[in-house]
Amino acid sequence: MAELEAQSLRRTLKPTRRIDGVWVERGGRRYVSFSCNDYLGLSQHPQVKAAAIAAVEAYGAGAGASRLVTGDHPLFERLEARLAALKGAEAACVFGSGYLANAGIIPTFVGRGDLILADELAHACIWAGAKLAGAETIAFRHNDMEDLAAKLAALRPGARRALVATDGVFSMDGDIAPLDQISRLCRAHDAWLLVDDAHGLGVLGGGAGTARLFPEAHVDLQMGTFSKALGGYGAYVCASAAVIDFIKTRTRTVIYTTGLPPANAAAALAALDIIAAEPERVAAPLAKARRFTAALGLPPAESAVVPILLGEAETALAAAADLEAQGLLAVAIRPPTVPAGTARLRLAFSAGHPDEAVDRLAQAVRPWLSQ
Ligand SMILES: Cc1ncc(COP(=O)(O)O)c(C=O)c1O
Repeated sequence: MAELEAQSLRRTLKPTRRIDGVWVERGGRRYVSFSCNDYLGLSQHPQVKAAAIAAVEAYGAGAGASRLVTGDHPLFERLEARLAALKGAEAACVFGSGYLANAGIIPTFVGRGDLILADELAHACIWAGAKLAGAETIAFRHNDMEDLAAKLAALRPGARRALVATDGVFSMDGDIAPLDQISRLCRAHDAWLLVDDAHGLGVLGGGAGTARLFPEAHVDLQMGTFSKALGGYGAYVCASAAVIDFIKTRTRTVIYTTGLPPANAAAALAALDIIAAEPERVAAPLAKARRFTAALGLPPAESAVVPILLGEAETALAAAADLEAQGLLAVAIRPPTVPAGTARLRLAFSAGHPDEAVDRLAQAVRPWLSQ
């Protein structure tokens, strides 16, 4: 711990009370938060809260057992049908969390003798799943199709099965994976494609997610979470009916873990209703992010996430402290969450951010751009 402290890499939990919308309270002070993934403000939406409360009243606080025992609430079936329809897939499987989903799905389909090629900036839980799978796991350079093509050409022939894994929207960088090109390469090399769209659902493609921007892309395993734009907790994967059957039969993070609390499923369904009914809300996070990037002359935001790269952890911490002093909460992201030398402020924009707060943030960030 002393070593980590000396490198500014010690982490501490700071109790933070989310009040309403984009406001949070920490250490007795109120802040506008640009650090929550609640892109549509749905964690606080009366309809979503009412759905969760009603489900607790009707069904209790927890699922009571694994889904394969007695924890398979009928609400999961409704939610799975809804997600499959949204994603244009035959079927879906709900999970306890995004981390559990990727940690479970990947080892279900690849193992020893197989190959996993993952974008170097893919989320930590993709790497966790790859480690558990025991397959040869190689990173390809971020969004670099030449590198992916070369690695597939060199390594695919020696592997039994192959899986390419990427985020749809990269959680710490906010950019988008070229799913059409990745999908084409996967097809050419007989590899499956897993896309983690935790940050795309509810924000891009009219709410359907990143894949909607690439109609030609074929994504075998469409994974995402309820924990960001949907404002709740839990996750899903959409795929063919046969693949989903196999997941429900074999995936350890479905079998050996308690089902998602029914209230989380009810909240996710209510959130999906709002996403379908309110296109202006869905469009707002990207519009706010672009207002911010335009104000600073940065390349236009591709998603609701905008990174301000600052280099060393100390600089990122100093920038976060400076913003905090101005009533703006923007957390410093440091290694190992991001590669060494790329510590940053990760800014997340929400439909609930008033334009005035976005403009104030831009002003506060401006002096740090030249760091
Ligand atoms: C891209 C991505 N995938 C997966 C997860 C994990 O999801 P969950 O929080 O539901 O475990 C996150 C963040 O939490 C994420 O950013």
